Amino acid sequence: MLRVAVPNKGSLHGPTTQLLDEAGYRLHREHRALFAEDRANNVRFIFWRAGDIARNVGAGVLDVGITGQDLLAGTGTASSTEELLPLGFGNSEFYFAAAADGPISSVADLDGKRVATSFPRLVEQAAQRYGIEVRTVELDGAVETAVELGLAEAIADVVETGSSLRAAGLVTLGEPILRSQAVLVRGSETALTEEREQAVQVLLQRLRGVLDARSFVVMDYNCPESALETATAITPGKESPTVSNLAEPGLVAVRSMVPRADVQNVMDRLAEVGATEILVTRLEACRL
Ligand SMILES: Nc1ncnc2c1ncn2[C@@H]1O[C@H](COP(=O)(O)OP(=O)(O)OP(=O)(O)O)[C@@H](O)[C@H]1O
Ligand SMILES: O=P(O)(O)OC[C@H]1O[C@H](OP(=O)(O)OP(=O)(O)O)[C@H](O)[C@@H]1O
Ligand SMILES: [Mg+2]
Repeated sequence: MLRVAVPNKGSLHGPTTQLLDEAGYRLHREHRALFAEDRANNVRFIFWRAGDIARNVGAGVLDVGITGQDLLAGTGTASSTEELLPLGFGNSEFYFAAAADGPISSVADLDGKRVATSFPRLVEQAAQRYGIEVRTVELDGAVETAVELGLAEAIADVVETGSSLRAAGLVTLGEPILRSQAVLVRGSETALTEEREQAVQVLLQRLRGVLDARSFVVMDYNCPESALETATAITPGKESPTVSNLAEPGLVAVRSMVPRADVQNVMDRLAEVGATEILVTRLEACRL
């Protein structure tokens, strides 16, 4: 059975279980169970902390796992771990931050100061890049409290919406140290049995399918034959748009995949070139 590590709590837990569920895996977990078997798919899920997944997939303890890119960089295991697929959730940036009304207003001002963080390695690497020296104070969480408590003059932490920073009266300094999202990873040195290798490829195909279904829609429209070339240039699709004849002479029907984020813009442009009956359909699942 393929051993797949899934974050058991934290920001990555919910989106990971949702993704695997949509990909047809059964993660049924008895109360507080740390393992779940999906016999139909030949997969054994192991519920672990995202940081432990980052630390151990490269060592071959597990076959594949889902974790954060920042955790891979922060634990120094990025080189023994191969990123198979970015997953589009757990998006965050990692920043230096200090009191909004304090004396520190740039990264250069951090020289010689204490920086509280859960990722000392990332902070030390960033300090080296900036040519400054900082002393790291390690905290597992609630890092934003460190300045008010006098533990450190600044922090370096994960920022998503920025509300934790604002609530603590802190502002970011400089550019992000790192940008991160959740990824599917495997050990880069680990050879798997043929059966497990096949299960990895199935998992990868299924996850890609779910992500594609989330990021594309199907668009159908009618357009005059004379506008077909301009219209299909607006909706080139993933491979090629389908063009069908209609009962009405001089009119054709077009079907194409369109990135979900572009839908409104594409409809505006199609309408401008004379397209009518524009319909957008969500994808339940796909293999592109
Ligand atoms: N607020 C957030 N929004 C998006 N991603 C986040 C957020 N906080 C943490 N992450 C991402 O989640 C991963 C951290 O997962 P982990 O389970 O270790 O911690 P957590 O989500 O902060 O949970 P907890 O602090 O409860 O342990 C990292 O990749 C990090 O970038
Ligand atoms: O920019 P925001 O949207 O506010 O998100 C960022 C916050 O989310 C995470 O905290 P988490 O909830 O995991 O608590 P923790 O600090 O105890 O880890 C992270 O460590 C930040 O504190
Ligand atoms: Mg956290």
